[in-house]
Amino acid sequence: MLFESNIIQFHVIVALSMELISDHLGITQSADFFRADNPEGVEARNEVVALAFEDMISWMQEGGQVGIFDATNSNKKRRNMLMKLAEGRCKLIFLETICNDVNIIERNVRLKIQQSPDYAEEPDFEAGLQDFKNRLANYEKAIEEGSYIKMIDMVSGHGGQIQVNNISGYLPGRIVFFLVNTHLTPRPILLTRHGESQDNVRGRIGGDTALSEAGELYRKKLANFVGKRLKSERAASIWTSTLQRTILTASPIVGFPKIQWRALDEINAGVCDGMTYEEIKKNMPEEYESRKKDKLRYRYPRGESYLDVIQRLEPVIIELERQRAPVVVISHQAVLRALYAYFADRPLNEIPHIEVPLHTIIEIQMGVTGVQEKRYKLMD
Ligand SMILES: O=P(O)(O)OC[C@H]1O[C@@](CO)(OP(=O)(O)O)[C@@H](O)[C@@H]1O
Repeated sequence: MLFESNIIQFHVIVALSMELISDHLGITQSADFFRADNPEGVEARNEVVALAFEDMISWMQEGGQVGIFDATNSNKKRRNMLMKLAEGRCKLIFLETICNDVNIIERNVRLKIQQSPDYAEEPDFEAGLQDFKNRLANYEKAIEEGSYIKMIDMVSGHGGQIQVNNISGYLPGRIVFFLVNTHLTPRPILLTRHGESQDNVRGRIGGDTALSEAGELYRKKLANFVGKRLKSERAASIWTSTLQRTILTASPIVGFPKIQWRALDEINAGVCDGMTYEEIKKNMPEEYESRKKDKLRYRYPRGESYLDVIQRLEPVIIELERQRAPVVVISHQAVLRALYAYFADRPLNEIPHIEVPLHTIIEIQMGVTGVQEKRYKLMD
């Protein structure tokens, strides 16, 4: 996953999902459907591939920059077909993940049967398991030409290998950098704002005040929650901004290292820092209106915009992706909106309006089958 931002846009198209195929072609699938020697299956799959590819291209024509065409694409014919479809329209990089660890494959296949919509209708777990294993056996060895990135045994967390062929340019380079740092080890990320601050009580934005009475109570409840939730975790860490309201909120949490990030500081409100929204409306009506019109792009005079915040969060996101142990991030409203949007895959325009209330923990569970979310409201 990457941010859908002004620099990089990201789009996921699940080309060979059972749902999409069934919707378009009205066929029920099994492992046979995926066999290379089943002409009906091959034809139906190619039809869906072309449809999904065209969908991605039309999105790119509207300004999208990076699309993920998610399918196995593991044989010569399919790759040639994709290269033809892409010719003169977009640059193709084949990304292949190879896993030789039978235990990981077994674990992931079991999770897939439990959680994937492909098997939602399959009442017999063992039958689903066999079907998926047959499906895997039908994937052929991919060709080695053109631009490709191969990630070999990188999921297990014990080294692995990355092979890069014919990759050049800024964006492809960033993609390699991102992939080197990412993995699928299941772990939670807990996001929370600091406890209520004295400025929150007065309705003043920015600043660096200590906690209110309610904020003091929240930090105790949070420490209690984290202590219980991460009881069996040895390597978790607590990340805060450099502002005292987050550092104070983290202080009662014991047993885990604490790391301060300037990149987690709240949006810089520039000349408006310390003012209430009412004061801005009254004294700087033009600024107030411009922000209201386009909160995402509006930049406070001598301060930041949401787009600026999103940009400065890139190293935090890469580090979060890299971690194998749980992380508790204690930060601020604007920053958490952006972080949450990244994990929850929310569109750019929605970011400044996402609800991130005080005294609430958002738990993001990272794992093999994507991201799951839970919210815990510890206080009103
Ligand atoms: O973008 P908006 O909705 O103004 O929200 C950001 C604001 O939230 C506040 C609170 O009003 O953040 P926080 O208390 O989480 O540090 C302000 O400091 C900050 O300017």
